[in-house]
Amino acid sequence: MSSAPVLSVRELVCGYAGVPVTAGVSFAVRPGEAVVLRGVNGAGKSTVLRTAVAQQAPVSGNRWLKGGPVVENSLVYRRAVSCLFDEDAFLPGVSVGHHLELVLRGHGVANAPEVAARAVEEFGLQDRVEASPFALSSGQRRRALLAAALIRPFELLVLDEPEQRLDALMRSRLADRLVVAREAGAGLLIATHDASLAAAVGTTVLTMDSDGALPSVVADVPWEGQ
Ligand SMILES: Nc1ncnc2c1ncn2[C@@H]1O[C@H](COP(=O)(O)OP(=O)(O)OP(=O)(O)O)[C@@H](O)[C@H]1O
Repeated sequence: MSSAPVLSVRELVCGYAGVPVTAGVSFAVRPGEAVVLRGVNGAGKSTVLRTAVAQQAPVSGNRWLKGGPVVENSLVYRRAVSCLFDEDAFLPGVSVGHHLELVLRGHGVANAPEVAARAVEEFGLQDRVEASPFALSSGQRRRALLAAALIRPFELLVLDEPEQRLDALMRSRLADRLVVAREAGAGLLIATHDASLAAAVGTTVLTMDSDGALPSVVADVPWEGQ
């Protein structure tokens, strides 16, 4: 029997100020699965991701985190969900290395300095560890954000176009790292334009398709997230 989803959405209509930009979207992300959303610019991938994890209100429909409601500031959410969207999220006045350490300490990870140092190396930031994130190149900043999202504990990892601004080597390392996270039992929900990343990481690849109406995807979804 397959395990219960960590996240599921059913007939989720996503939009802005009550105006839909998608039709009803349904899918489930189970532990050890990577659901990849694909689709043309403007198809609604980012909107679906944000709505699924309660960073934006749905026009209608349902979403469940570990079988319960998705409440962004709840303890269960903060413990389970690691997200990276297309935005910078750094504390002002904190170096790259300390930012990673603080993320780890905030999530109760033992040996934060050692774990942060390993991530700095893995994400190729050794030369910039003492720098302010705001003094990095855009690709380096993206590496630091990905490192922060990946080193903290999570049951669900949500990434919006994680390949953005990364060079070829880093894209390949990222794909490897995502496979490791998936194989360790996390659920992954990723929007991407990178076909290689989708093929390497995805266990389910869904394409937002309009068919003349608003774009949507409908995949196997258990009722009430169970
Ligand atoms: N803040 C907003 N207010 C109103 N409409 C928006 C807003 N943000 C996005 N949209 C619209 O919602 C639709 C879906 O946008 P979204 O960013 O989700 O698409 P996407 O598939 O992620 O695109 P891309 O591949 O370009 O990142 C688009 O038509 C877009 O113009």
